[in-house]
Amino acid sequence: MESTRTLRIALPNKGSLADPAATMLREAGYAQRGSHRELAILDAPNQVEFFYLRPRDIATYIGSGEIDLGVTGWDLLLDAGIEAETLLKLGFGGSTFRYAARPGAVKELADLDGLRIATSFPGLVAAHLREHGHAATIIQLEGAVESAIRLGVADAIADVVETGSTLRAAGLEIVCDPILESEAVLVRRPGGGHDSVQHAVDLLLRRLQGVLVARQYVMLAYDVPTALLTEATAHTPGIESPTVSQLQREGWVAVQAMILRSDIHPIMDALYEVGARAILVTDIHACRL
Ligand SMILES: Nc1ncnc2c1ncn2[C@@H]1O[C@H](COP(=O)(O)OP(=O)(O)OP(=O)(O)O)[C@@H](O)[C@H]1O
Ligand SMILES: O=P(O)(O)OC[C@H]1O[C@H](OP(=O)(O)OP(=O)(O)O)[C@H](O)[C@@H]1O
Ligand SMILES: [Mg+2]
Repeated sequence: MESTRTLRIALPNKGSLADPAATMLREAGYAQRGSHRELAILDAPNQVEFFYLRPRDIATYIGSGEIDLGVTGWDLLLDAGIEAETLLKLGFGGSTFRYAARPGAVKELADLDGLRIATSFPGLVAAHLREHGHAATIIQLEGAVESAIRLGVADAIADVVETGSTLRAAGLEIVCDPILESEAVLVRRPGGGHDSVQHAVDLLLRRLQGVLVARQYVMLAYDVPTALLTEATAHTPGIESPTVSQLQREGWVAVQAMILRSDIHPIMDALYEVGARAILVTDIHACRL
């Protein structure tokens, strides 16, 4: 077996993915750069080196093999046509990739035939049209694609949509089914796992999964009469099983269980109706399940 070496990870240096990626790595216990001007930093205790690169370029670096892992957008990877193994979906940078046009101009994919479609993701659009048996002229732009129709260089666009407010402001309507749903992903080259970094990769994955769970779940605690325990814990089964401890007060127990953040209020309402009291919710800052 090779001796261990530093794990090299590419992170987005700018754009929508940069801050959430750095925050997530920090929450997972890794050092991050102090200034946006730093191009790389070494986290010596964790034996990891972080390289801050344009998210679009991260796909290329992953393909080249000099970088072990990268965080980038799923849409950017597909656009670059780089084959990569997705190790983890990271739960941020969520968006859809959609066609848009002037209201009424495009009803279905066939209406795109022969049109000029402006996009910053030419690979994605070309592949999508090809797969569906359509052909259009792709106009490649760096950004602000929504202005391309008004400025006369395109008849339709294909772009990232998050809230849809940029499209609305440009007076365009979304048309056809989504081309793609995307989010930030942790990737590596297919078959690109070196023995020498496998332990560090496993540790990173466990830590990031811990962050995802800590973000998704909260800790719920409540007191309930022992006679109502079964009814109450039916609402809070926990991951393995709820923790039940004796209260000093005769005939009552205290219960603790993890619940999904999105379920907090319905579960608290149900527990109150069952007869639980002192129902408290606290954040989980880190966890290993
Ligand atoms: N509102 C959004 N705008 C753009 N990209 C977004 C948005 N939300 C999520 N993303 C994702 O971020 C990635 C785009 O990265 P990029 O660095 O180009 O971000 P950006 O915000 O467009 O930055 P910039 O335009 O300043 O270069 C894609 O994977 C995309 O799906
Ligand atoms: O649906 P929304 O919430 O409005 O977000 C989507 C918009 O945000 C991005 O633009 P960005 O700010 O990155 O500018 P760019 O077009 O120059 O890349 C993207 O290209 C869309 O234009
Ligand atoms: Mg952009």
